[in-house]
Amino acid sequence: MKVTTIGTGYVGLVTGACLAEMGNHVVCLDVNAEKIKMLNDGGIPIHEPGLDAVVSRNVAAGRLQFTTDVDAAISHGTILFIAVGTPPGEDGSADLQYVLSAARSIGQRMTDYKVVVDKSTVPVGTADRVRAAIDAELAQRGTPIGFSVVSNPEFLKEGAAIEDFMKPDRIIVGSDDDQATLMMRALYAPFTRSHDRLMVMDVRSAEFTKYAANAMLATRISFMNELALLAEQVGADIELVRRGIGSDPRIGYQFLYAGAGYGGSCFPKDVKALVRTGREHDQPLHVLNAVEEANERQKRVLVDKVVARFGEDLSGKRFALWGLAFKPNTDDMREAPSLVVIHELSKRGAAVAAYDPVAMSEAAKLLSHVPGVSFCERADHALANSDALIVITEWKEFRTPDFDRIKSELNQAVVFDGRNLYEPATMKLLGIEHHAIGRGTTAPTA
Ligand SMILES: NC(=O)C1=CN([C@@H]2O[C@H](COP(=O)(O)OP(=O)(O)OC[C@H]3O[C@@H](n4cnc5c(N)ncnc54)[C@H](O)[C@@H]3O)[C@@H](O)[C@H]2O)C=CC1
Ligand SMILES: O=C(O)[C@H]1O[C@H](OP(=O)(O)OP(=O)(O)OC[C@H]2O[C@@H](n3ccc(=O)[nH]c3=O)[C@H](O)[C@@H]2O)[C@H](O)[C@@H](O)[C@@H]1O
Repeated sequence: MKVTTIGTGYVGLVTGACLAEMGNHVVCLDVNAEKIKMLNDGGIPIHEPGLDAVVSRNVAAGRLQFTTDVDAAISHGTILFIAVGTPPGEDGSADLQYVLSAARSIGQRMTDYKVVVDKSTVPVGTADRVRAAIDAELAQRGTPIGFSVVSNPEFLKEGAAIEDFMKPDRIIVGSDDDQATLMMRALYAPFTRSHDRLMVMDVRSAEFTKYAANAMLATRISFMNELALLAEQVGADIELVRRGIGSDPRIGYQFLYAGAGYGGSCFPKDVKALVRTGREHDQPLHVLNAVEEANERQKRVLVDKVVARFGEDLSGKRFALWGLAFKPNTDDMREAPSLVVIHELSKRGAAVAAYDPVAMSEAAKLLSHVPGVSFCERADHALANSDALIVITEWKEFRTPDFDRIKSELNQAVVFDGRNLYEPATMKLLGIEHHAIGRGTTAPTA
């Protein structure tokens, strides 16, 4: 099939590359000429495991192209995916300007039947607005051409995007139109061969499903983060509690990790947008409001622990900080908890020596002006002359570090473990003071 993605970011690029991998002919369009040039020169603008190989294979096979040429891109695809950003507006609602501008572009140029697919995460009712925007352009041109608008929200996770797209738990298609539904079924058939994972529903339910999924996952995390705070007060260990409740299949183990708060381009913005939708319909979402509030507090928990240990005035202190990206296996810094921690430490006069395996150049764009912040080329280089180590992102290389080195290089053997990577009992034996999340503080054996 002939497919175009409008927007070549995380979602557009992964969608385009994976659809090309199944034999489709895909054109990825973006307004960002730098990004398209980089892709045409063989580069990949984001860090995403496995993406490089899929892109280069399909470019070489002539099935995947990148362009800024809007006319050519829109004329190419019978199926047009809108995969542009939907950032939060000032009031928390999803900003639809990029989605609607893509819709207008389609209406201004299409000359034959198109299936327009909303892949971006958009509030309920957006498909109607996309349809109206295209209709208005067609009316202005005086050219009646048939088209369908379908909602097909994306559920991939950054860092595992290719795997998630290739082996989806489910594919949601919101469609009120049989022809479009058949085309979407055919497009996704190679991804759902083992058993049918494609669910067709009405457009509004599909749009709502995306927000409901992210809101539920964010709720689990904030719930565990709040319980972690209480666990410390009552002397319980949140990791044991997690295993204890996760074993119940009604609860399950996933997304129950207490930590330094959730970040990324989606949970924070999608929770805000759903809260906003509730408000607009005079149907306040009390639980979700609390989820967001708890997360804002959680992003500061590591700072609270540092202040409790070293005092409010941190001038003259230096901290080694491991992990800048909002999660491992990505260089995405959007809403990363590390940003809050670094700003708060800097505000109190501390120096921060930061390291991340892949996100440092992205982080430098946001942090190089912050007083006291420096970046280190290796994790162990951050340790020397630091007063403590703060771990914020659970990259694999931080899981089994050289603890002797940590002890000998730090001024004091103190670790703030924002992702519960280390066992308190082991740290005690190693002689390292360990501040975990929901597991209390372990002082070294005397
Ligand atoms: N990043 C993720 O893991 C996921 C994101 N989503 C949703 O997918 C949507 C896209 O997110 P990302 O891919 O992360 O965004 P992104 O910011 O990485 O990419 C969006 C791209 O769209 C381009 N763009 C904007 N207006 C355009 C236009 N009129 N024509 C052509 N290109 C245009 C931008 O230049 C940018 O390259 C958002 O609604 C997001 O919530 C959904 C699931 C996962
Ligand atoms: O709509 C989206 O963009 C995507 O948002 C999330 O994916 P993503 O943001 O890439 O990453 P997650 O793995 O969900 O992690 C989000 C944040 O939650 C945190 N987290 C995750 C799990 C957990 O148990 N505890 C926890 O604190 C992570 O550290 C990270 O900061 C969803 O998992 C995807 O299904 C969805 O498609």
